[in-house]
Amino acid sequence: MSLHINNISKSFKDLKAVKHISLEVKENELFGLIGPDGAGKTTLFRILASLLLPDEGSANVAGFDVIKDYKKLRKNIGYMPGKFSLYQDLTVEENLNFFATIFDTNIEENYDLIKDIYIQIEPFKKRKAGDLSGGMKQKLALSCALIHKPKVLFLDEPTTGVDPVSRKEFWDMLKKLQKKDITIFVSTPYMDEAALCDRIAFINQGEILQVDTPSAIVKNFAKEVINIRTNSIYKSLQVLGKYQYTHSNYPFGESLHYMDSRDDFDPNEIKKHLEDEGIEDVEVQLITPEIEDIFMELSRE
Ligand SMILES: Nc1ncnc2c1ncn2[C@@H]1O[C@H](COP(=O)(O)OP(=O)(O)OP(=O)(O)O)[C@@H](O)[C@H]1O
Repeated sequence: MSLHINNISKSFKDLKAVKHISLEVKENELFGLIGPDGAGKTTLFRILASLLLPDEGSANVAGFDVIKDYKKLRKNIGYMPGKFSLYQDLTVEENLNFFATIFDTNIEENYDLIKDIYIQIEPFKKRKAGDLSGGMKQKLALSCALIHKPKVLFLDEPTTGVDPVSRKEFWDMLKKLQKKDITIFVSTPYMDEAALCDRIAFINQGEILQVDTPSAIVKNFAKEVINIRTNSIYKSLQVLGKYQYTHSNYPFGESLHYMDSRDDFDPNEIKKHLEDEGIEDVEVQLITPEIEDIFMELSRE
């Protein structure tokens, strides 16, 4: 195992940010921690990177205890915090050299590992980090987190605030890195990124709700999800909010998603009910649930 987390909890005064979390991450796995703002992702990352002490529990990363072996641990992990962590006044090249020096290495020694990523920002190597675009900053931060060839890479919300094209490129880079013998533990609030991970853990209000492969999570989800398109989403939400068989309903893109409280039901009944209430152009369709539907359902319990 590359990461072994056993019953970790952390409170800030009365607020329990992380509650009894236990998780295992295998070697060379691309593991995603998926949850909304305030779920406890950063707190867990900081504990695993030995930057914050847990109130209880233990964790071992790449064979090192996060408390007892923190010095060795830090040499063997890469950590890219959610907030931009580079020196804005240093150039791209200076930032990378700085991180290499801290870890007693140099850019040449591990260039192979960062080549594919660094090559994209190398033309701007004399530019100050503060003047880079969001996507470029992210590539520089990743290069800096990798420069000492860590065994485990922690990426805390690396794609938050990054445009969709750069987000896609970033995940492609992670897939390539994974093949170079690195375990990747990445967090994201974007549910669509869950499908790109080997396994995921849903986290909400400091608790892990479910851990599995994205496909198994979808396959094992017991409820049926109906996608509803109408010319009045808002009114439909209100009508279904009062409907006796509604289990849940919420806006989803330009449609709304509905789950019924019965085990067996005909989606056309929902269409008829909406039409009886004066809503026009109703289309209902049974769909494969999205990761977000499952997260919403698990968060209700
Ligand atoms: N140093 C701190 N002092 C007090 N409360 C904190 C501290 N750090 C985090 N919290 C609180 O702990 C909870 C979990 O925060 P955390 O940053 O771990 O969540 P997150 O999932 O990373 O979300 P975000 O994307 O908003 O950072 C939040 O309610 C946050 O306000």
